[in-house]
Amino acid sequence: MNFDLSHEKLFTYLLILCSIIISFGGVVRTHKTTYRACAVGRLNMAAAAAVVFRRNLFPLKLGQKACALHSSCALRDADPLPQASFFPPNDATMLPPGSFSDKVAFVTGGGTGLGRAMTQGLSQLGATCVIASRKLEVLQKTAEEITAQTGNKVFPVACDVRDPAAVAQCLDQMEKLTGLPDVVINNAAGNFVSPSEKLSPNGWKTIVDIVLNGTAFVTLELGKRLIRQDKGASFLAITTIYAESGSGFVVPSASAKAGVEALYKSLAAEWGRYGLRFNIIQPGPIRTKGAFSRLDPTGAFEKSMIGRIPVGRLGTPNEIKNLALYMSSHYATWMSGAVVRLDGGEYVSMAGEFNDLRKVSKQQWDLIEAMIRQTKGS
Ligand SMILES: CC/C=C\C/C=C\C/C=C\C/C=C\C=C\C(=O)SCCNC(=O)CCNC(=O)[C@H](O)C(C)(C)COP(=O)(O)OP(=O)(O)OC[C@H]1O[C@@H](n2cnc3c(N)ncnc32)[C@H](O)[C@@H]1OP(=O)(O)O
Ligand SMILES: NC(=O)C1=CN([C@@H]2O[C@H](COP(=O)(O)OP(=O)(O)OC[C@H]3O[C@@H](n4cnc5c(N)ncnc54)[C@H](OP(=O)(O)O)[C@@H]3O)[C@@H](O)[C@H]2O)C=CC1
Repeated sequence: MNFDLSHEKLFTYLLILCSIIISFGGVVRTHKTTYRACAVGRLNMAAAAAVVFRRNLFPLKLGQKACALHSSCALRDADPLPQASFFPPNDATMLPPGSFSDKVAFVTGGGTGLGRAMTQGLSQLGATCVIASRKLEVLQKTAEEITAQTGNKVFPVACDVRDPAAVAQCLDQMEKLTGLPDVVINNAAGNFVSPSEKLSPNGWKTIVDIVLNGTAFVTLELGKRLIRQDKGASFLAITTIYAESGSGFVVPSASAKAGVEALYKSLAAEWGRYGLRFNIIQPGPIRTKGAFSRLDPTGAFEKSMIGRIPVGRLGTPNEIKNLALYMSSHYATWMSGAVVRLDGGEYVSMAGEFNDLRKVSKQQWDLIEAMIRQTKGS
């Protein structure tokens, strides 16, 4: 019998064995790295399997703790590249104090992640905010925390944007609380990575309903009400860099975000006459629990993702906040139909045919140049 067991395979089998032991609550030492089970019960096995998966793709640094897939563990934090020290994020709020005094802002998905950061910024600059999503408790907590910080009211309203009747009810509630908004940020979204051959019709529909239909229901209903009251407003949609290129493995999201961009560019053209502006931000990767738990649950891809970002690091929610505040403010009244990419250069870095030549060393370049110079004729 031929046992073709390379070191790599042996190591993998050893790790699988370790993961089984871990799943029964044990502690295992391999290569000086201590893996403790992140959880009890069934999650243990999943977490340990994720560690094995990740380790085989991108080896963990010695001593690094593994805690994939468990909510009590902090999200992994892959190191930025050296050049990131040239480009530190500036999280301070950029616009002058009072930039949104007497303004009302409506933010979907405002309880978490980027939506929360944008709401915090609007509130800090004087806006009264209404945040809407499905989970009222999450919204309430965020609203309380932000109001305590800024002294300005943040109203939580439960709303599933997939349901047009719920959207209308939510806007009725907002009208009673604050009146119609001056600033609208369509930020709510759903997403998960999946090979397209595994997508069910309902999987497809769920994402398209949240992202495209949800944005359309909110935007059209609010637009009609604003037009009736002859009130101007700024609309902003948060899409993604792959809305432009498309992307495998997130096909419903790519399709729906592209639809949102078409919707916003179209309405920018049609509804300017009513005092309504429509703009789009395409963020690159920013570590939020909502995104990373569904797009890179094992943590296997974060390092390679950072590797292709010329600025050498992920973005921060506050960087999106500052751009969103500017685009929604009275400093940007000439901006409509704009699509602004904020991604540390990731999009162009992935697009350029020759960009992988960044990996070529100085000595290799000398060799390559010599070879090219030696070539005569064609
Ligand atoms: C190489 C890349 C490396 C790293 C990437 C890392 C970082 C990010 C980089 C860039 C990010 C760019 C863009 C990001 C865009 C985003 O939108 S991120 C925000 C993500 N946030 C959320 O999704 C929050 C809200 N999400 C949810 O509530 C759920 O995840 C939801 C599934 C979207 C909706 O929940 P709901 O309860 O309504 O739905 P379910 O009943 O659970 O499911 C509905 C149908 O979908 C099927 N489904 C669900 N999950 C999966 C899955 N993982 N794979 C396949 N199918 C799935 C489910 O089975 C249901 O279908 P049915 O069984 O046929 O009924
Ligand atoms: N983080 C990233 O790297 C990137 C994010 N983006 C975009 O940024 C935006 C924010 O994402 P991020 O903060 O990372 O992720 P989050 O998961 O934190 O944000 C998504 C929000 O949408 C809300 N939501 C989901 N489904 C519905 C629904 N049916 N009705 C109402 N609200 C809903 C969620 O609240 P609840 O569960 O209470 O409903 C949640 O607050 C999204 O549009 C996303 O596509 C784009 C590119 C990169």
